[in-house]
Amino acid sequence: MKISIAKVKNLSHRYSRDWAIRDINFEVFNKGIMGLLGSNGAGKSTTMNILCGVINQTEGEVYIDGINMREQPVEAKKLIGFLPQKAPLHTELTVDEYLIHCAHLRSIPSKQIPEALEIAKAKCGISHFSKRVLKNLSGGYQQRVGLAQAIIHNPKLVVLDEPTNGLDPNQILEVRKLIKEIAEDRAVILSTHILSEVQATCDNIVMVENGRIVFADTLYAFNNYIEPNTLIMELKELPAEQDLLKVEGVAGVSFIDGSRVRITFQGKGNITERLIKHSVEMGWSLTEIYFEKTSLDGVFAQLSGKAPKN
Ligand SMILES: Nc1ncnc2c1ncn2[C@@H]1O[C@H](COP(=O)(O)OP(=O)(O)OP(=O)(O)O)[C@@H](O)[C@H]1O
Repeated sequence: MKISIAKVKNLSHRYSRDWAIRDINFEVFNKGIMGLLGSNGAGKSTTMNILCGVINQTEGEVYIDGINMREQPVEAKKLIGFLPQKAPLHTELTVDEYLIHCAHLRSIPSKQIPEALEIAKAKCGISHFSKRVLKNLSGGYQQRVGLAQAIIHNPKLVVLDEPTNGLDPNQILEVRKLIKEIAEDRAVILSTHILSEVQATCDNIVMVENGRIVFADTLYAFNNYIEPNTLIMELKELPAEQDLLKVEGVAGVSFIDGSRVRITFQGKGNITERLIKHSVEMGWSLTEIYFEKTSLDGVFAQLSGKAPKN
């Protein structure tokens, strides 16, 4: 059953004169990963910081499991685990010392700390590093410790700001896998400007640009947001450009190699049907025809208003 864990209503914030975010609305449910996507300066950190009660918004409301963050910040914050862009690690401490310190900060009763510690360490795959000093851990393992501190109090919502920033490719894969595991039994909000991160981890996307939401839906919808306007035909023998241009809707032709041609078309209609019919009539021996999907980068560029004008 879908249970609402976080609700952001008409959220706006200005630091001094200019609005950093304006009229942001979204809802997060009890399981899975919501990606907060946007380019640098779009307003992601501002939104996350308000959501976690780090700063107070200028306008609007945040509810965590029905609790108003502005009115009952202590109660609301108990339900959230937060890993900011720069993990708040005390690098002179061992993993155990640091996590015990975090458990105290989270007001976990002393008797329950050993169990909470073991669960968080096991989940994050760091049990074997309990006595290791944090500064002697790799970036990937330091980030695991950062994740362990975010879940030590078993929060309903975990908020992660650019969690794979600065990690090497292998560490990125491992941390993403871990985030997915964490999201199996709680809600995760992950902020990023990296499209592949969203593609690899998120179920839903809220995209902000210039402080406003420009897209909010599933990853599937995001990938299919823009209708294709190109298709590829594969033929045994390539026809002449002018013969292809005769087909209604064909706006451009570019040959890829000895057997493939990219067709740019206008209007929706049944362009493939027309091209297939024409191929049969002309005896072109068409072997394959398929639409080209707009790449995720293309969707991102269009949504953030940076698409090159044709
Ligand atoms: N403390 C601050 N004082 C004044 N302006 C700020 C402050 N923090 C952020 N801003 C401005 O608010 C806007 C949104 O910034 P924010 O950090 O929320 O974006 P972001 O999407 O998280 O970007 P990044 O990925 O670079 O952190 C930007 O124009 C930024 O310059």
